[in-house]
Amino acid sequence: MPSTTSVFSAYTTVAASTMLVRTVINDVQSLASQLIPRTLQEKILSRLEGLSGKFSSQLTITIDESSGLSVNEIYQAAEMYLSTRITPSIEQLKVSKEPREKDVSVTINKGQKIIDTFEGIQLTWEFISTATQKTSFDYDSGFYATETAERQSIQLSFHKKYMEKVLQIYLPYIVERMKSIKENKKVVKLYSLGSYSGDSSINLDHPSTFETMAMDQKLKKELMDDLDRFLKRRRFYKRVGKAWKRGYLLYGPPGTGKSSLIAAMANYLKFDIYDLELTSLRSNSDLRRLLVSTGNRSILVIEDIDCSIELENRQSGGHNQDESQITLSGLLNFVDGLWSSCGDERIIVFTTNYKERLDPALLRPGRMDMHIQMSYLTPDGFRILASNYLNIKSHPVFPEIEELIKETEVTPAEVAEELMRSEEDADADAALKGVVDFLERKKKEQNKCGKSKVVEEGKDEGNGGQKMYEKRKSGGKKNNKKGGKMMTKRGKTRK
Ligand SMILES: Nc1ncnc2c1ncn2[C@@H]1O[C@H](COP(=O)(O)OP(=O)(O)OP(=O)(O)O)[C@@H](O)[C@H]1O
Ligand SMILES: [Mg+2]
Repeated sequence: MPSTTSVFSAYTTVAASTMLVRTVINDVQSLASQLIPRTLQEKILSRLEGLSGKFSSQLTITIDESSGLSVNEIYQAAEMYLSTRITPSIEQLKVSKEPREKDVSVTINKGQKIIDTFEGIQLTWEFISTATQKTSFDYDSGFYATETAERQSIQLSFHKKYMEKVLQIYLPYIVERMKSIKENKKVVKLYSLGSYSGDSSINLDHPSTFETMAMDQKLKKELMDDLDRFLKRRRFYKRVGKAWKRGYLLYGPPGTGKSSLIAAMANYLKFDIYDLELTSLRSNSDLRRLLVSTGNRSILVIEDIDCSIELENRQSGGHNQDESQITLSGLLNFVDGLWSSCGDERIIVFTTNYKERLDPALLRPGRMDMHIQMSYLTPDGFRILASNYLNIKSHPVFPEIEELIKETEVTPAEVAEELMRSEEDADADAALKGVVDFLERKKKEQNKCGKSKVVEEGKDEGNGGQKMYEKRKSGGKKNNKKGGKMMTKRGKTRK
């Protein structure tokens, strides 16, 4: 029986080429498995493996799933990148889906290889899974327990001469790709911030996008440009030492799409929404706790700001006016202060039905960067709704409807509801007939009350809606609110 050292030295002298060493490894493996204790076997094999590396032109990088306690970003990036590189030659895939994600994630199973080419370099990726033994102390039983864990890693092999290029260009490129894939996959979340709501969030399934918003086209474009500019100006804000934030005030009658516009903004930017319920808060410390818990790249929304402050004043009733009360200026100062000290990419949106009731502090130049007026439905707006709900761009009855819209105060929410009502039979003719009937009824009612529409066409920003609304505002804020509202202040979805 040959001794292990003689087997080893005999073979090393012969091992002149990689091919040969590979064969040798196999031979030794089978021979050794019969003759030599396991630990020794491993030592010999690893020496031989090292020897084979000397002759190989390939370099292999191992990317472990985690590095110490933290996750290895390159592993995540590689996993995500490779899921976009799946070819028909792959035989085993793994799929998973997190509850909050929109799509399933597909990854390659262990042992599978993917060949990628990058700037003329051929790269081979392989998923590896190794079982490792981990011993830990179990406090319940008082014993040490050994468990087997799977350690996941990915190996990347390529020609040695490309090492620098792979490390400095290819891998950073993959990390960048992961970031953009993540951005696309991101589900916008809606958090309700109030004293009775915890940290819970729901996915913002609000379908509203800029495309589906029936609003003045010029205003829409201005707002989108403003948001784009905001995103691009990170360096500028840093340089001038300004907090990177933007404030918008949305105002207009109920049902004109203020909340929908916030959802459209969130979907456009992929920012989460924090819906702050001011009236449920009792003190500034409540407010501080909530604001501090909000994340970056988010929109903080305070709906019906006029009502929140009104209610608070009523509750305080003259006494109890201590510093724990929330006041508008307190809120604004705090928001300003908080934003200056921490947080990036923050947007704040206030909404109101009554702009003229707002505290001048809020309207002060520089506080809200843009005032956006949402108005009653216009003929242009109607065409967007018809395209959203009926998927049609024109119809013989459009001119009649458009004439009626010019003469009637009607909100996008009301017409949207009419269009939805007839949706079941999916018959555009019937749906549009319903809209005509509705508009005629509405017009008649308004004529009876002496509220015929003052046509203010040609006004750039659709001011007509606001003017007319102000004439009848004594009717109470929510009295003319119609159904079809989708985002409530508690973040629930209702029709
Ligand atoms: N401008 C619009 N474009 C498209 N759809 C709209 C528009 N306005 C309203 N809608 C439809 O009507 C529903 C209710 O509108 P929304 O809740 O956005 O109005 P609002 O202005 O926020 O009202 P409120 O002042 O009562 O909060 C929306 O979910 C949407 O379906
Ligand atoms: Mg609203």
